[in-house]
Amino acid sequence: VPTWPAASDELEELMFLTSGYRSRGFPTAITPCSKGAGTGRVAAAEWLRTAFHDVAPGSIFTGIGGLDASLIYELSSAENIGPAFNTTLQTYSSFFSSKSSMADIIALGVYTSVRGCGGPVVPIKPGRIDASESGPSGVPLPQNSFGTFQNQFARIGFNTSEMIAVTACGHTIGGTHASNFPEIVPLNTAPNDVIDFDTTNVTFDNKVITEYFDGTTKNPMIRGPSASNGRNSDFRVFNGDRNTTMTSMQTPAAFASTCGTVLQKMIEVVPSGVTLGDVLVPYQVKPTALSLYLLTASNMSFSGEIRVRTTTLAASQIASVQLVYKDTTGGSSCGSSCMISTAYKGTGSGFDDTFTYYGFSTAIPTSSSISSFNVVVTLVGGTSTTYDNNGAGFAIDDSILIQKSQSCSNAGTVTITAAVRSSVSRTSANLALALKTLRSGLPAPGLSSTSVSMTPGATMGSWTIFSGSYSLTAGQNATTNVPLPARNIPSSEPSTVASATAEIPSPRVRSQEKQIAIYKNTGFVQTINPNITGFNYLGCYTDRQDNRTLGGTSTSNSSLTVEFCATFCTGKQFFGVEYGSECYCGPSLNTAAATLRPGSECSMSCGGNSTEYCGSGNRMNVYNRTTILSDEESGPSLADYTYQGCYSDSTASRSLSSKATQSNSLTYASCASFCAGYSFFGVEYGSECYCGNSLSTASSKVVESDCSFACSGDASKICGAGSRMNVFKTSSSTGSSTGPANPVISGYNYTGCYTDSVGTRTLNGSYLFDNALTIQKCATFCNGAAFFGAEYGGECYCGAQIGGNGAKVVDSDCGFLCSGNSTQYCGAGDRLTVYGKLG
Ligand code: HEM
Repeated sequence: VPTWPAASDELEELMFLTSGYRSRGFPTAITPCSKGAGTGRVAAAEWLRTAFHDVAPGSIFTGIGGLDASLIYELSSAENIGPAFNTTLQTYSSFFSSKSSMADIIALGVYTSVRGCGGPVVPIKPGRIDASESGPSGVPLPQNSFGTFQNQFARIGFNTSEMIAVTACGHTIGGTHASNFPEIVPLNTAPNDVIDFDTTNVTFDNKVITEYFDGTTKNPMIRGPSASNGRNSDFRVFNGDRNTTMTSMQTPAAFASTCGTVLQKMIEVVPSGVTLGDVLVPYQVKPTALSLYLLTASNMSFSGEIRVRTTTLAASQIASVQLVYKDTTGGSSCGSSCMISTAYKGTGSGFDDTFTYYGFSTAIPTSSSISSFNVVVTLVGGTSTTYDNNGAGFAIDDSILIQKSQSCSNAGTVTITAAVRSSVSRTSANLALALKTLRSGLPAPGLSSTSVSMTPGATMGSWTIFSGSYSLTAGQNATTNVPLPARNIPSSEPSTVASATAEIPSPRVRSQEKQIAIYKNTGFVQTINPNITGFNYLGCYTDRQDNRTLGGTSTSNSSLTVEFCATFCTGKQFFGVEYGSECYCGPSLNTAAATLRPGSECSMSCGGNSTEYCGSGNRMNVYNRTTILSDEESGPSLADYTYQGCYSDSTASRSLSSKATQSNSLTYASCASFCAGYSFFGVEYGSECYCGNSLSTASSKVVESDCSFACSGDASKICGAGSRMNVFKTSSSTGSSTGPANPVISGYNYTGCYTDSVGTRTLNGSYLFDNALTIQKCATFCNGAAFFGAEYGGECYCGAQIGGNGAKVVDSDCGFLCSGNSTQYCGAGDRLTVYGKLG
């Protein structure tokens, strides 16, 4: 529990007081999570992306950059395209003051946007310092190569797995906007010109991963035009370690905990020289709105509120909250009047906490005055707890008092009247002002400070009254002036502070306790997951007997060791040890079987070495090679076929377009038999099978490691990936010529394959959806229309002309078979097989 006051007190309030009484309203612009500054915009996503763009160009090697708000000066850079950053920084500006840096607020924006959209707590350590100029450039761009991404993330201290995780965690809310990235989302092709990363774009959840694995993803940086123009960065990143990281964080719990960790790491990348404090936690008891000033020479007013954290302790259980204070010398000369009682004021809350406020207002004789107080909370049952601020008491400095009723900010002039103890100074005092000044062309104001000498006046008892004024110049805002910290001014208090010359007490900083762990050598040898040269230990994964996590060769050996299994799996990407005696190899982790579990579930020691872990029942310790094998022994091969390689594919233009199917038990052989009669077959996304007599010219051969998904029916083999296909060609025949066709319909000619779009239909007359569609059926339904066309296997459209944005494309684009007749073509996604009336 922190000691009050702390330099982070303002940030603590912005973080934990988000609604109800004394809410600071920081999340207003992102509540609810779907809120945005315009159609198709999600402010919470913009906040999260803003933090990434501020951090990304930083370097832990040079110590320059990181989360330092240098983004304020970098908005004209092409790396920071779009209005999101400007809007976000402007929103943050009203919370910015000398009491919390913009950089801390950007970090807080990560906590608030993630938690506000239902994600995990991202812990916040305060203490970032704002840059005063732009920093280096180097935000990852979608067209960068995988190797470049690795370098860019290594620069901020992220390894490959952390890079994959943090990108998945970022890309679970929001989406890609056509106005910013038209090569990824072409203009006028998506509702509101945005395509979301997953189906729950305003929920911070694991859908970005589950949809990636089950093939339903619409993420435009995985599928769509980006797959052909190299901007499918999410695909390259997610798949960069053969899906190991994506697999390990696919459950809701693993996603939340991994994201909490990597996002915390992201916001803790700071320039060298910046030391962050401890993770912010709410005070159990915190004084608020304290005010102490002279009423007369003999009496002073003391008022304020005590905030009690009532998250676990209900307010109804509290009978009373009292202050017990000490006099100016630290003694108890005030006697029984040292006790101040309070009354309920209101209740506020944060995402995970509630707070109840108790107010007081009393008069104290100046003769005894006050130096500190403790807070006593008494429960309904009679037990009471004293909160003494970690032994320090809540310290009040009575040497400088702001005379409330004679201090104001009016018509651009700040006037402060302060009572300064005559023992401190009778002749001079300075008014220290922190000013927030607008800066033209920049989204956030700057801070400056000024000092005004105050005029001494009358004395009141032991105090001398000083007064000073400052007139704000253009661009400076009276209501947004901010204080320098002083002892008697809790940092969340009035917007101006007087200070006696040469006596500006610095803010108290919590002592940083270091914990020293002491290990005793007891002679006990611990069981471990050993380091195996050339491998990384991945973790404890579930396994299934009917569908193995590692589906390649395996062996069982009662004297198994981890080293033995590593050698046994030579030439394989992964190996895993299970049940003390079983060893499995594989080219990839089978996502249908593998889920990361706590290490404690892999608790059996190896038959051949009791100091090593070897999984347990249906639990496997999995190891991955530090390098990706490009040409595995278990690589694609099938009798009578010649393996062609890993090829790119896209939904818009299929590499093999004659016939397709999807199966949860896909193997090379099952796809080959489905494609019997065709020259080529290709397996994709673990469970998709495509056939054709030629490979589309839009498809190109890519690096073998791009194909990385285990086949749904044989986890020992690779079956493509998102937009990636392992292609095979028959070695025996040249394929049959009796594939599907565009049938002859009397009175009509086959006109061609045309583009279509949901918003603007190429044939805009009546339409029919039929899961047993044939070309004849569509012709009959359109009942003599000038044109009819079939799309997506089961959709039929009629029209008087070819309109909308319909453009003729290659016939092979219309590769879907009709839902009611697999020898006929019925368009494809956004592709229409069109027939026109004769004559
Ligand atoms: C290889 C790394 C990355 C690349 C190439 C990349 C690229 C992109 C691109 C092109 C967009 C679309 C922006 C728009 O159209 O407005 C985007 C959006 C987004 N990115 Fe990333 N990003 C990467 C990593 C990250 C990381 C690490 C985070 C945060 C943890 C993140 C958070 C976001 C968010 C929240 C959005 C949605 C913004 C919105 O809806 O307005 N990105 N990213």
